[in-house]
Amino acid sequence: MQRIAVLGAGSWGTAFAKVLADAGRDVVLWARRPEVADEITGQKLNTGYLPGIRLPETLRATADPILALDGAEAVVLAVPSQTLRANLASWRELLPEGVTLVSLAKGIELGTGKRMSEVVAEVAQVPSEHVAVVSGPNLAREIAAQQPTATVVACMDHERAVAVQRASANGYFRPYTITDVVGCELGGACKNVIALACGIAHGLGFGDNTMASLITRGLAETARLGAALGADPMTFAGLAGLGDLVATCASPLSRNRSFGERLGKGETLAQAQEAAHGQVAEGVKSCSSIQDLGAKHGVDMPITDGVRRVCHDGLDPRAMAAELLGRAQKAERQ
Ligand SMILES: NC(=O)C1=CN([C@@H]2O[C@H](COP(=O)(O)OP(=O)(O)OC[C@H]3O[C@@H](n4cnc5c(N)ncnc54)[C@H](O)[C@@H]3O)[C@@H](O)[C@H]2O)C=CC1
Ligand SMILES: O=C(CO)COP(=O)(O)O
Repeated sequence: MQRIAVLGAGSWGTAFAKVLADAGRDVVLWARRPEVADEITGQKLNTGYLPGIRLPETLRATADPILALDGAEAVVLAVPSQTLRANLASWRELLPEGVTLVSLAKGIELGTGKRMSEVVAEVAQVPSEHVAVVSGPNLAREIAAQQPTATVVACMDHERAVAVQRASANGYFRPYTITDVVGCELGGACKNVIALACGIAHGLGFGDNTMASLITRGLAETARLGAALGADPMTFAGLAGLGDLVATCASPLSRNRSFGERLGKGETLAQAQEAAHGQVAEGVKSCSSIQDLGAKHGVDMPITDGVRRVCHDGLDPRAMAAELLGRAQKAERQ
């Protein structure tokens, strides 16, 4: 796996393209806007998404998907969850035969309740075994600054997971493999919602006990959903579960946490959206699709429900806190 296309030149697409290029791969990055592609190829910068980061000399970018996909042995999908279906549909005819499709997106599709690998297999019309997922504590800016991190490459076909692992491993990026795609994707999608809750709590002025309680009970409701959908429970103790949850809930670099903080301080959804400058905070939409998925499978997800109501039903963040604490008392493992 030498020639790789990365489709999406936002923060994570650009940082992951850098990871692959630093690992010695021949990478072409697709950017929606030609001026972003020109800046990456010409100046080795993507100032809109990764200010101050110098990109590898070998990294090329284009706004033409035909050029990005030509000869690719793996195709990395780095666009937001809710646009992935439409983006991929426009690229489907260009995908090389038998290629491994790698999803970086952390969300659940609105309306269908599908995980991103399900959307990818459906739209690209390929077997699930051709779709891999990369998930873990991977804040793009830290990785772009070459700070050490680990991640998980999930694929039902172990050989394909190993190929992506080998293609991306470098001196600051350590990928592990796993076959539990369901658990990895749920971990990645649900932690964004829990990070919104932690941000809301921080915005309300609450400290570390509240954060730790939300992280732990957030993991409990994620694991309950995972059990209902057939995930391996141990995945939630790993990098794509607890690892990503802790990084996202604790970091001021997280868009989801920052978005929640604004809501907790009393900003409206529209104000918080404006402050995000077009960058995606996936949990804002996925709180609804995850809540629906939980309801469909009879899974109680009180934190997710609270976040959804603060984001979309105008629930006062203080009332969310009061409601969570006022729930019926129960045993921890119930
Ligand atoms: N930024 C991070 O630290 C990490 C992000 N992720 C996930 O990776 C996925 C992509 O995230 P980022 O690159 O951070 O997002 P971003 O908001 O920084 O960039 C999104 C990219 O998708 C492109 N795009 C293509 N079609 C689009 C459309 N129709 N609407 C909006 N944007 C469109 C945008 O032009 C932009 O280049 C998300 O699911 C995110 O949760 C996962 C791990 C780390
Ligand atoms: O997924 C991430 C870290 O692993 C990035 O989180 P945010 O999208 O909240 O910035």
